[in-house]
Amino acid sequence: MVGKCKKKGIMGGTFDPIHIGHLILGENACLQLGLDSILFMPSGNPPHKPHRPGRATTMQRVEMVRLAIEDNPHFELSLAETHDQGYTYTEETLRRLTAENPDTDYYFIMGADSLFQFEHWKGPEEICRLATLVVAVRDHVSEEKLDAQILHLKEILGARIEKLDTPNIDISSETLRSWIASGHSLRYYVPNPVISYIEEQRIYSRN
Ligand SMILES: Nc1ncnc2c1ncn2[C@@H]1O[C@H](COP(=O)(O)OP(=O)(O)OP(=O)(O)O)[C@@H](O)[C@H]1O
Ligand SMILES: O=C(O)c1ccc[n+]([C@@H]2O[C@H](COP(=O)([O-])O)[C@@H](O)[C@H]2O)c1
Repeated sequence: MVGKCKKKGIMGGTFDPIHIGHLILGENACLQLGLDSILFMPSGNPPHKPHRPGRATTMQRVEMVRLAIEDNPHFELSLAETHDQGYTYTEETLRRLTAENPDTDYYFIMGADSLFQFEHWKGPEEICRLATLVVAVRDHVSEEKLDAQILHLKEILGARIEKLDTPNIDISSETLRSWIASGHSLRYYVPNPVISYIEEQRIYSRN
């Protein structure tokens, strides 16, 4: 058996737009689990968010991610799911990545809201075979409720799950989109180069 020598995190998301919740989650996973790097992986066409009128294009979401992570040497942009044809499924992405990189252990990072939906994803057992799940608190879910969900997924799927020690960060892309539309500042919630890009490209504004 080949000994695995690299540990990579995958921070998948729609990133419409990327914000400090995503970046702090990636940084904490990297530090707390001793990962070599984190792949920020924008979903080209998320199966559960098929219609997104008035949102950023895939190209704009990719550019916002690139600008947001460029000053962090542990963060990398991954275009593994960036295509507009067909849906993107984590199971298929992980199958591809693990086949191409047999020396790497993958850690799929998510907020608690995603962990509560995880059973309904495509091929959750296979995802759990191919990667360790990494979860952080979100929406002030209680420790008891989160621990119960972790135990449940371990029992029914044989999941390996690591819980991060992170503060609840009360921000979402949805809130930011509504702020942009109403002229509310994004300062400190989104890196400055991303704010400038959103302004230049007039993404999410009503006029
Ligand atoms: N503030 C946050 N704290 C913890 N996890 C987060 C936070 N924001 C996003 N995440 C996690 O990052 C991943 C990608 O999230 P996504 O790009 O959909 O952002 P979002 O803010 O949830 O978007 P939207 O508001 O449009 O649904 C998901 O697993 C989500 O749980
Ligand atoms: O593969 C699936 O069935 C699936 C269902 C829901 C979400 N995901 C992945 O979970 C990550 C976070 O998704 P989202 O919608 O919260 O941005 C992103 O990488 C998605 O591709 C994957």
